[in-house]
Amino acid sequence: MTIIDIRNMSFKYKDEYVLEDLNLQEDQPMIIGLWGRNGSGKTTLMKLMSGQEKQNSGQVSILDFNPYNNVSASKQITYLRENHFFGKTWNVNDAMKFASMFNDNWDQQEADYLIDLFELPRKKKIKTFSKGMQSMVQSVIGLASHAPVTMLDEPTNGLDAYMRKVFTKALRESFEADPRYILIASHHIKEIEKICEKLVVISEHHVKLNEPIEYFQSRGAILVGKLEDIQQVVSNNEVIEQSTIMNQHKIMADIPFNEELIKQCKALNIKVDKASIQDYLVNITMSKEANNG
Ligand SMILES: Nc1ncnc2c1ncn2[C@@H]1O[C@H](COP(=O)(O)OP(=O)(O)OP(=O)(O)O)[C@@H](O)[C@H]1O
Repeated sequence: MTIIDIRNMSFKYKDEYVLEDLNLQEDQPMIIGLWGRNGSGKTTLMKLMSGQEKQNSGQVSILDFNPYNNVSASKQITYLRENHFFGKTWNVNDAMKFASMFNDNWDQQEADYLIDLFELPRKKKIKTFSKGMQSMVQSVIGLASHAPVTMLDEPTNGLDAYMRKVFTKALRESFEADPRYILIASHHIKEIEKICEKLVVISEHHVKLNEPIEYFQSRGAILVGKLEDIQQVVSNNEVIEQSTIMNQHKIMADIPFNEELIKQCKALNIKVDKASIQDYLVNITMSKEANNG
């Protein structure tokens, strides 16, 4: 069984395509990061994968289900988004009871453990919670549901540094106890880098990259030196950002940062550093005109 099998899928709101000819196949339980710039379509993709929207063309198959309006699929797929609806009078216990009814693999023991770990008051109305506390309620549901396909949309939004750490540790532990497909949309690349095996990058309406996290950790170099020297190392189409200050050229290139590059640069008196994943991702998802203009 393939866990995720999306082929040539397109989706538009009214007349505007948000996702076009998108492909994504996964057959291993894994924690995967979903990264894309604002408005790139991460939430839309998760809605399509959880059956809350229907594609205009192509195929969306999750656990061999067509998820759209499919009750059997919804018991195997958990999607928790920002600003999730909680009943106006609900407290944490009510939310857990509600979630347990819709998830076949609900683990109440884990829910209780996480509620205590995240220091959530059980009897206070959720609508009075801070943003971070509301995110944590979502995460409790997301993890305790133990759905074979679990999608968390910006789960650490509003969390302070301490709670971010608590959350990522809890997520990892939950996954190790029960490996499943967990997709996490986040702008906080430094955080997901630590917990994800792979990263899916959405850009220009489709999956631009779907690679192990090590790919991103070894890709992207910043070179500073004379233009003619840099041109010996980097070809034009590998340049993703460039600037000039006082005759010194600074170029970010879409190339592997490795020993060979360091050696080459040393010989040409070029200063070379690894680009941060964040900078690398921002640059490869920007148009060339925007970058070099
Ligand atoms: N209900 C809607 N009706 C019309 N357009 C929508 C709707 N929801 C989203 N969009 C548009 O679809 C595009 C993708 O939005 P989406 O929320 O999927 O992006 P995102 O990658 O999750 O963004 P962010 O990182 O800012 O949360 C945006 O241009 C957005 O304006």
